[in-house]
Amino acid sequence: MVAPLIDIKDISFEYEQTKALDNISMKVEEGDFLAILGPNGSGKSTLLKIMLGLIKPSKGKIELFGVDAKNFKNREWIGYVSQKSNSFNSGFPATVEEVVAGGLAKKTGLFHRLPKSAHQEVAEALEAVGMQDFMGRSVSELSGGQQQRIFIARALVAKPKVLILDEPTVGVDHQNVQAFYDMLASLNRDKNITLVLVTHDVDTVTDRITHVACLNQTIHFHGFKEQLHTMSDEQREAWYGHSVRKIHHIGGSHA
Ligand SMILES: Nc1ncnc2c1ncn2[C@@H]1O[C@H](COP(=O)(O)OP(=O)(O)OP(=O)(O)O)[C@@H](O)[C@H]1O
Repeated sequence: MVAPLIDIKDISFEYEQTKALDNISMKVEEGDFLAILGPNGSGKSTLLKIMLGLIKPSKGKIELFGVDAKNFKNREWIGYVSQKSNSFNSGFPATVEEVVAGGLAKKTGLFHRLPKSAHQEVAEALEAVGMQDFMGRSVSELSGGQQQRIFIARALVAKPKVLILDEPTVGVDHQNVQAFYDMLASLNRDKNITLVLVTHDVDTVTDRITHVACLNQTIHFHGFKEQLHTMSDEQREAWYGHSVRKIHHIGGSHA
């Protein structure tokens, strides 16, 4: 049997004063498109940072591709687009090609000359996010949504098997959010990239994802999105901290 790509086992995490995660267990399998949902301060970003090895849990264990995270060497298999990527310094005079090629630095080292093949790899990554016509443009001239696609291309150019995104549609206007999620769904379906994202776009994202995790310090639900309706109103309210009956429609049978 293939090991889960991410296997989180009984993890807890506290910041100095605040308990952020309490006994979380969950697995991300190859091919999943998982949305992590939860109210502000529920520990979503903290959980992503633990998956990425940026912070260490105070209790519990994480395995990546079947290997204890402490011994995991293939960090380039896990791409990350942070919440702050798109608060890009608009005065910074970099071209789209330069920014995306920056994603190859993990492989080539920061000060090594990029190989000739880099141009082709950048072109392919841009094509995957529908930005192939923007190669020579200055990133500062692009819209928030376009910049976000460039940062996804920057992660993709390193050929990750899993892509982790923290609120990727911040800065993407309402009209373009659907197209943005369609692009992510095509990365998942056509390029076989496993996706984990944190989002507040419950209504838009649920058509595209395969799995949902409802987090508020603990996991209140994790499974196929179609099963989400099996959560009782009590569980749902415990998860969100207030009545959220309107999201009943997630999961098909309540549509
Ligand atoms: N660096 C930090 N130092 C201390 N406490 C922190 C730190 N980062 C987060 N916290 C606290 O930990 C808890 C979880 O925060 P986290 O950022 O993981 O939540 P979140 O679900 O991502 O929130 P949001 O939806 O608002 O982005 C919150 O109570 C937050 O105040």
